[in-house]
Amino acid sequence: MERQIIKIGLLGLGTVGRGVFRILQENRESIQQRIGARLEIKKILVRSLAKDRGIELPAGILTTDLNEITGDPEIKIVVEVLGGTNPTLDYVLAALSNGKSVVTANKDMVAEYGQVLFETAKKYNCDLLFEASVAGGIPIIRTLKQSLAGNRIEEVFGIINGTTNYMLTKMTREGSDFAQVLAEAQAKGYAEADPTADVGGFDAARKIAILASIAFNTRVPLSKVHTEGITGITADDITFANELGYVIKLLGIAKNRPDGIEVRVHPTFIPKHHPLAAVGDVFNAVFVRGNAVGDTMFYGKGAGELPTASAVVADIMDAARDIMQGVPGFIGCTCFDHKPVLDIGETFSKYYIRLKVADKPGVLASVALIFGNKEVSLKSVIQKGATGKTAELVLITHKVQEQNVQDALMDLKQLSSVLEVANVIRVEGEDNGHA
Ligand SMILES: NC(=O)C1=CN([C@@H]2O[C@H](COP(=O)(O)OP(=O)(O)OC[C@H]3O[C@@H](n4cnc5c(N)ncnc54)[C@H](OP(=O)(O)O)[C@@H]3O)[C@@H](O)[C@H]2O)C=CC1
Ligand SMILES: N[C@@H](CC=O)C(=O)O
Repeated sequence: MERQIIKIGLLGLGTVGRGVFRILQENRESIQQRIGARLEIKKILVRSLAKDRGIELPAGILTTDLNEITGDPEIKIVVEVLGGTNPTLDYVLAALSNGKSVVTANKDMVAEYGQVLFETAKKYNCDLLFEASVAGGIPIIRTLKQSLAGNRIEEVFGIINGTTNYMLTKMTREGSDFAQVLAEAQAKGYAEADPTADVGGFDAARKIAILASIAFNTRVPLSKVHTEGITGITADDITFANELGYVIKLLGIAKNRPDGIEVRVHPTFIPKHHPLAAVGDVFNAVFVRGNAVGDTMFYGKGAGELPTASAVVADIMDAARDIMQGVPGFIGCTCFDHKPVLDIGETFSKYYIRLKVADKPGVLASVALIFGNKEVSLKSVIQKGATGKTAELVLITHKVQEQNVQDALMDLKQLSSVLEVANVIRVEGEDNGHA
């Protein structure tokens, strides 16, 4: 029987593009059996035709001319794995307005321009699928949109950046140097083109904005995600965490509270016995709590060529099925609610606070008084490294509103005996394992 051929235009042949090409080649037979059509990459857009791609490519498949893809009526699906938003957004809008379904791995674009993208896809009856944009190979978007759709999702949180998890794992287990371990993550193809997005927490912020928007059915603007990266984490913090029974992870946390949405990304102390503590290297893990299903956890590789391409290829297959059945654009991505996003000052956590202080009598008492005045109660206090001139105070608070901690820190900075607030890191995961 003659099989239908669905032609694809691939935008980008870097880490993920190469993975998509390889999976479509290597798993051609099983993919064809599953969807009942043959998938064929007709053209690939790149910047340089001369670059060595490390894979065997059909002659003439590469192009630097977008129009050879968006203007080709034979191409039904455009797969965007270029990255960034400029010129990528224009390229994707051009593909959609030419009636092509789009599959993308681009969280920058989806988090920032989701609304215009979904409206355009709807207008032209096209699919816009983005499974690979969050947590690499973990099928979390489909899970939230379909498998858990009957729930009221209360909380989504987890490790959603592979690069920083790889780095923190190596820094913790092997004492590796920050710059060296970032270079390793780049060489493995985990990091963004500009790795500031990873270490600054912005990549995780984009991902948690996407997850929260889907989970809570409300559009969460990227600008409202409180974002802190891992650049301020020192070897001392890692050592203190270990001594106190914690590990440091970069978490994305989103909560659906009665008064609004809480959404934040920051380094976090989590207890060593917490399931997320064991998630190492490039692995990601996402917890979802629904009012019907209860607690669920999803685990897998969050970055890299084949894990990411696995998610892209699944989306391509879904788009192909929709094309064959004549229903592209049928399931959109609509946000019905308009809940406010809460300010970080309105969130609650426990805190690890490391202070450099003068090594003299009475300092601890005056520090404790300031915290007490702001209703911040201290769970533990350790004094370290006293030299006769300076010392370090390592404090863990009980759960308290962030604003109280910020107010106390402002007052502490006025004390002449407090030389520096060296670090403040939230502590999560001690209340029944939840963030
Ligand atoms: N790497 C990963 O693990 C993951 C990546 N992603 C996302 O996937 C996307 C791609 O990432 P990745 O594969 O790592 O990126 P790479 O930098 O490895 O590859 C980008 C590719 O796009 C091409 N390209 C970029 N800009 C243009 C342009 N203006 N015109 C034509 N071609 C262009 C490049 O061409 P040339 O080769 O000629 O320079 C290159 O082939 C990003 O959105 C990223 O955030 C998502 C999940 C995981
Ligand atoms: N740079 C990202 C790639 C996948 O999204 C990460 O490290 O998670």
